[in-house]
Amino acid sequence: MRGCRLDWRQVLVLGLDGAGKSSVLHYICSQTAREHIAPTRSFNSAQLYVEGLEMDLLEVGGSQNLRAYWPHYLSQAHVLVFVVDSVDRSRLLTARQELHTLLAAEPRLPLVVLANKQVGVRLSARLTPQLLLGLFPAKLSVPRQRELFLLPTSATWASLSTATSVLRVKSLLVTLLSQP
Ligand SMILES: Nc1nc2c(ncn2[C@@H]2O[C@H](COP(=O)(O)OP(=O)(O)OP(=O)(O)O)[C@@H](O)[C@H]2O)c(=O)[nH]1
Ligand SMILES: [Mg+2]
Repeated sequence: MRGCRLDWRQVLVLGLDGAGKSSVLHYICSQTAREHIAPTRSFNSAQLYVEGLEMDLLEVGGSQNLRAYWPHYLSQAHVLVFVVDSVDRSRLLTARQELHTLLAAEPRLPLVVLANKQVGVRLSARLTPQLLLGLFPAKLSVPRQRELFLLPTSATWASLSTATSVLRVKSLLVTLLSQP
């Protein structure tokens, strides 16, 4: 039975439609970029076996009709990965609202925000702090008990920076999930 396995961990991957959840998941699991990927109509799950952990990465699609289901998956998750399209400023407010609804429901769940669709180091240096402020303005601060990480990623370019960014996500997940 799944729930009895000590080394089983679930990573819940959420974010607005088109943010890049499936692309990041694909890269983490296969170490290859995939340029064309279909929108997730319901779920998308992948398993990773790393350092004695069985990691279940579960994406729930981000289109508006699926977002109502997101909160149902929080209680069994060990980490929430929230993917944001860093260049889509027009939907940052929507992403923030959806994220904070989730955070209010689970105040202690560790959170990894992926600032996705980054292109190169210079851009990420400029975009990432802006994104952080956009998602967590002063009036919506993060509770002290929550672990929060923000990582820049790109998932569709077969480049060293893409591979490195995704590898960092994988290592962080392993570190977080290895904690007792
Ligand atoms: N330029 C660029 N495009 C990306 C990146 N990641 C994803 N994309 C593109 O963005 C589009 C959406 O990517 P998906 O991975 O399907 O997004 P998703 O979050 O899974 O979307 P839903 O399944 O609809 O919720 C695709 O055309 C991807 O090729 C990235 O890092 N850079
Ligand atoms: Mg998807």
